[in-house]
Amino acid sequence: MKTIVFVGAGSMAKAMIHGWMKEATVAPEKVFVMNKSDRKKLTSLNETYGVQVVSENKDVLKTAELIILAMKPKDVQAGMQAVAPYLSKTAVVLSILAGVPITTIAQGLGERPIARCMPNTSATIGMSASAVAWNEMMTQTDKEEILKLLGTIGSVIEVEEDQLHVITALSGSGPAYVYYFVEAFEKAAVASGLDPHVARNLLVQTLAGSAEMLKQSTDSPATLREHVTSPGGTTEAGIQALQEKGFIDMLGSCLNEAESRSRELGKRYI
Ligand SMILES: NC(=O)C1=CN([C@@H]2O[C@H](COP(=O)(O)OP(=O)(O)OC[C@H]3O[C@@H](n4cnc5c(N)ncnc54)[C@H](OP(=O)(O)O)[C@@H]3O)[C@@H](O)[C@H]2O)C=CC1
Ligand SMILES: O=C(O)[C@@H]1CCC=N1
Repeated sequence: MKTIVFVGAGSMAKAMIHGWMKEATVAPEKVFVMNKSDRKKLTSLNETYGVQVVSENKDVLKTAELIILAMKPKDVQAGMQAVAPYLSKTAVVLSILAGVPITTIAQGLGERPIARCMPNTSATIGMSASAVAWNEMMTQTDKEEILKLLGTIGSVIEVEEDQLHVITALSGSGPAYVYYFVEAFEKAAVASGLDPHVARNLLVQTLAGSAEMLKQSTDSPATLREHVTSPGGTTEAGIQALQEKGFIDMLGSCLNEAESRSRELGKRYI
């Protein structure tokens, strides 16, 4: 089992640690966390999951086998500077940063095996949709180990690095769009007289049921939609309203803007 150091101990680090500890994928004494200044966050991770705090054992940076970069893209240079002098030549790096290319990480931490991954916050419950790309220095054994780690927090696919920009827009940010969709429908349902809890429960079960139908059925999303849509019925009226408001274009813009931001972030913090 590798010694893992998280550089950055925010929501994503917590989601991944939570997922791993729930599945007993890694031993807590093999996981170390560090951040910039928020000591409370580190103490809370230590108390909740039993993971270790780097500042109490700085030597761990010299022996760490897997370094996970989990700070915001704007902090990538400072974060890398904080660990670069200590890392062994054989340490492997896994970055979860939006936009930041593998070449930027190699410049900061030296040429070494580097993986760039895009998970999402559903890692907390083992339901992340993750994608990962590698540089050429990554061995098959290292790839398998990282795929196993990512596999215990959800699904994982291997992709070309450039695809991670649109994947970040789609499934990295994706949970936020779904939550926004629920917020909007809940607000409208409450305005139409439904109790907020009733509206929320109906929406969540509808989302879960539809997601499961999409997973289990061999029908396309369009066919499944048509099965719900009776001619002259309620669904037709609802979909027509969405079409009149430019629903398809809106979601297209959402994806394009988020993908462009990912590409921008990559250039901004070189
Ligand atoms: N949130 C999400 O849904 C997803 C996020 N990501 C990516 O994950 C990364 C982390 O996001 P998220 O967890 O939301 O961010 P958070 O803001 O929750 O956490 C960022 C962490 O980085 C730490 N940090 C800042 N500067 C440094 C530094 N110089 N050295 C060490 N640690 C530092 C912060 O420490 P302190 O608190 O002390 O300032 C904090 O612990 C981002 O790059 C994002 O693109 C990827 C997929 C999904
Ligand atoms: O909003 C962001 O930039 C990060 C990346 C994907 C999800 N959250």
